[in-house]
Amino acid sequence: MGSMSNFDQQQGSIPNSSSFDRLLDLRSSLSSVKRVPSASNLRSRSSSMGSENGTPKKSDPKIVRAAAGYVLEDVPHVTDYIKGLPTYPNPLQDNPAYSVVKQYFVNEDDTVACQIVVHKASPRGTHFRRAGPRQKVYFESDEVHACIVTCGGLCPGLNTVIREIVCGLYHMYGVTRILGIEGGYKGFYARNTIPLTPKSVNDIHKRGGTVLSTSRGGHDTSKIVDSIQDRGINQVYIIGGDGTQKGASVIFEEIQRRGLKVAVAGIPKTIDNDIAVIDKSFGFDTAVEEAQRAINAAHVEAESVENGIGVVKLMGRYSGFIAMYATLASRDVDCCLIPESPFYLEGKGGLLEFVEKRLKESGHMVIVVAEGAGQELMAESIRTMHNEDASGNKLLLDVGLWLSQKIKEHLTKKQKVLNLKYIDPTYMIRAVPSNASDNVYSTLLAHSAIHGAMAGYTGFTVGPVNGRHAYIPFHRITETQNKVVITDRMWARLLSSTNQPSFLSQVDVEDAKKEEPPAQFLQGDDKKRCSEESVSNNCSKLSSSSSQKSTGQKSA
Ligand SMILES: Nc1ncnc2c1ncn2[C@@H]1O[C@H](COP(=O)(O)OP(=O)(O)OP(=O)(O)O)[C@@H](O)[C@H]1O
Ligand SMILES: O=P(O)(O)OC[C@H]1O[C@](O)(CO)[C@@H](O)[C@@H]1O
Ligand SMILES: [Mg+2]
Repeated sequence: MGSMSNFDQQQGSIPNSSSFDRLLDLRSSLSSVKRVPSASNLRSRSSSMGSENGTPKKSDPKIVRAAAGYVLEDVPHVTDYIKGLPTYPNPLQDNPAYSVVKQYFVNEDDTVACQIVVHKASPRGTHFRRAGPRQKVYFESDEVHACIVTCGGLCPGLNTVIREIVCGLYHMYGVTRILGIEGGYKGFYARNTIPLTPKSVNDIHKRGGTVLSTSRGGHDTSKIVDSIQDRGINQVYIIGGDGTQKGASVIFEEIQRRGLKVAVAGIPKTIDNDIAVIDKSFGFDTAVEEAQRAINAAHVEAESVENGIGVVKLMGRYSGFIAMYATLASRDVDCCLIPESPFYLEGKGGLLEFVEKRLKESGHMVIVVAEGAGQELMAESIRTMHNEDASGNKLLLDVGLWLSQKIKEHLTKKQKVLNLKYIDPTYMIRAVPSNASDNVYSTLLAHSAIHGAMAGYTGFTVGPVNGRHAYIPFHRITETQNKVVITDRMWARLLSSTNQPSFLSQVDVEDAKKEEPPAQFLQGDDKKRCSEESVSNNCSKLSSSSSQKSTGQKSA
């Protein structure tokens, strides 16, 4: 096994040095020499990393390789593009609450493995930098001017993350200047800002929504970075889903291009749980729990009448995690439909045949459908306009209504008695405050983000990977989406619990298998195919698959 001190840097924006440790030493030694001008003074300074025409140039991934197939996909650091920054002792060392912890600061070399199911001969594989407080920080407490913004749809826990960023910065690092940006990205240049203090955010975690309000669309990179620069903000905390993280990534690129000492930290948010790499997103557990109430109601209604059918539509634009977990948790669901698993209505093995069969067997049934399911099927029968929201997300047709209508038509044709109740709790499950476990999880996310920014890391999203919080480069989060893998065990568990047909043809199964992580990853005996390259390239797909296995089962 290779050790971290034997790193070879192969590409990326790390300055030439043969050892990662030496790079860290270099950072510290440079730090005592020169102090850089403040962010506002750097306004017109052009960085060597920027392109000549002023368009943000995407920085290369920071990849560090070591023995036995060890790969570190590192996150950027402000010292990558500003040399000679001073460091300061972490104020936490004098904090009575934290100073008693035996090893409170994480080791600089600590990393978190992306894949933890391995074989004897498996390469060590891809890792991310472990999140947590560092012995040295790159910001003095009174130098920090932080801001927080929430973007995209609502999600339980948003207020908890806001609260914990404010309280964490204040109580752990003595930071007092924290601004809330109102109304999402466009708030940077078109709305007011709100000063945030531990007092003003004290109770907000008990409320749903976001006290900063949110929006879709309106991402104008240069206006946003102008606003950051003009206000002298040097830590930007961005809470949002996949679209938001893409926006955060281009903000980081532009900040780097302008050579600003500004840390950009993303906190992943989505109740759909569709963010790749991380174990699960905050608010997801709360959403699943809340969905139980709708499913219970549908079940009570359905079982109380002759041929009762309850149809419940849940959120999940591209990923059916909420529907899948709510179904598995409830045990009252007879059929769960998700975007990842195509289904059909008519004929042998179709949904309508199954509905008839289940009504005959039990006299009632409950169908849970994720909002993104059956969209192609519906488009075949309804003439539709292709509409998008302000962020460019596809606007969906109401599959719950459509399905209810199709079932009614079918059973009426067969002159069957039918009592169908359609329940659409979609916005109710995301507007509630977060439950206890999401509250704790949100707190850890906020703290990890703060520690990372204070330590000078930037251009990262924070989140648990196999249970340990890590700093993940933006591109890892944005290049792919987490989806239910229908050839995986969790979906099989669901099919066996509902006893519904899989609706899949042989061709569908073959197609789904093509989406699966490549088998060679776990076949340790073929060293060539298990190259570091393939490990690194396949990490996000594998994580998507392994994360959905672990989602809802692991705590942060
Ligand atoms: N590719 C992109 N580049 C820059 N900004 C983007 C990009 N995609 C989305 N954004 C911006 O990110 C913000 C949020 O995006 P979006 O509405 O897609 O929600 P989201 O963050 O994906 O959250 P969710 O889908 O979970 O509600 C919007 O202001 C949008 O303009
Ligand atoms: O109506 P809005 O605010 O666009 O949000 C709806 C979308 O937001 C999500 O909840 C993701 O945040 C999706 O499941 C859903 O399609
Ligand atoms: Mg999204």
